[in-house]
Amino acid sequence: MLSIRELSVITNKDEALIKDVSFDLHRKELIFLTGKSGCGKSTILKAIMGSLDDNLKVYSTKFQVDDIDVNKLNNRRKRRLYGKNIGLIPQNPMNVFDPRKSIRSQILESYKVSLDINKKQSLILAKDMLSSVNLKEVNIILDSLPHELSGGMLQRVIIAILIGIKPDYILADEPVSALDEDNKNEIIKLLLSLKTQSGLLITTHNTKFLSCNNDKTLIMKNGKIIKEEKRNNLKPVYSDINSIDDNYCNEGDFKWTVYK
Ligand SMILES: Nc1ncnc2c1ncn2[C@@H]1O[C@H](COP(=O)(O)OP(=O)(O)OP(=O)(O)O)[C@@H](O)[C@H]1O
Repeated sequence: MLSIRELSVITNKDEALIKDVSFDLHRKELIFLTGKSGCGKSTILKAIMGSLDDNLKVYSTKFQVDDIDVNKLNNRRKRRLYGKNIGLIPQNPMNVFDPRKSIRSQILESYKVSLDINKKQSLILAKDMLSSVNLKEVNIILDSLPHELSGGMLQRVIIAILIGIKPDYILADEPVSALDEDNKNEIIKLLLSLKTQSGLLITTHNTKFLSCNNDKTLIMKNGKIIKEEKRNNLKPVYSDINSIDDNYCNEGDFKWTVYK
């Protein structure tokens, strides 16, 4: 279980972007983290991944991944944790690739850090995994530089890497928001299939995600989790959660369907 307690993120001007956020993510569980733009979803994911901007400080009373107390790890062990135990699917896949290196070298490097297999085995695994996410002409993809592939293809490459590594927990930050409609549907399907191997925490405004059968939805406002819905009994009537009435979260008994 990935367990977070009282997570706060504070700016160097003493402004709290995240306030006392707590949740658990179990293996093979699917959680959506949603709320208006700017409420702090990405900041929570960055805090977990240790990739916050330099002007931000993070505090938590507990950050545990199974039996590992992450707050006590040194940097080397943290790097391994992020390759092997926790994976990230970013909003903009271009940001995670080195623009100067081929897709082949970057996939092989990821497998080297996280898996105890040699280069030949890594290449076989890479080809298998790229095929499994419906990428054709695998050899051409492997020889490509990141900018030669579309956003949808790069997002598939990241998913292929993660299916190969099988991290116990995967965080995805608005993973389809930068994609066109055709790619969105295909990537949503692939992402949801990751639930058979990993715990998944997905931040999203996307109603296609929100209407699928997840285990829990965490709803945020102003840096706090204000509502937790078990299973998905939310029936979204919005194309975008940003259109929700500003007062909704002041009501004690929040019902998604009330708002339109
Ligand atoms: N380094 C930073 N310094 C100061 N404020 C920041 C910093 N990074 C983010 N913020 C602010 O923190 C708040 C939360 O931002 P965040 O990107 O986490 O929101 P979000 O819910 O993910 O939004 P979106 O849905 O648009 O991606 C915003 O008001 C943002 O301007």
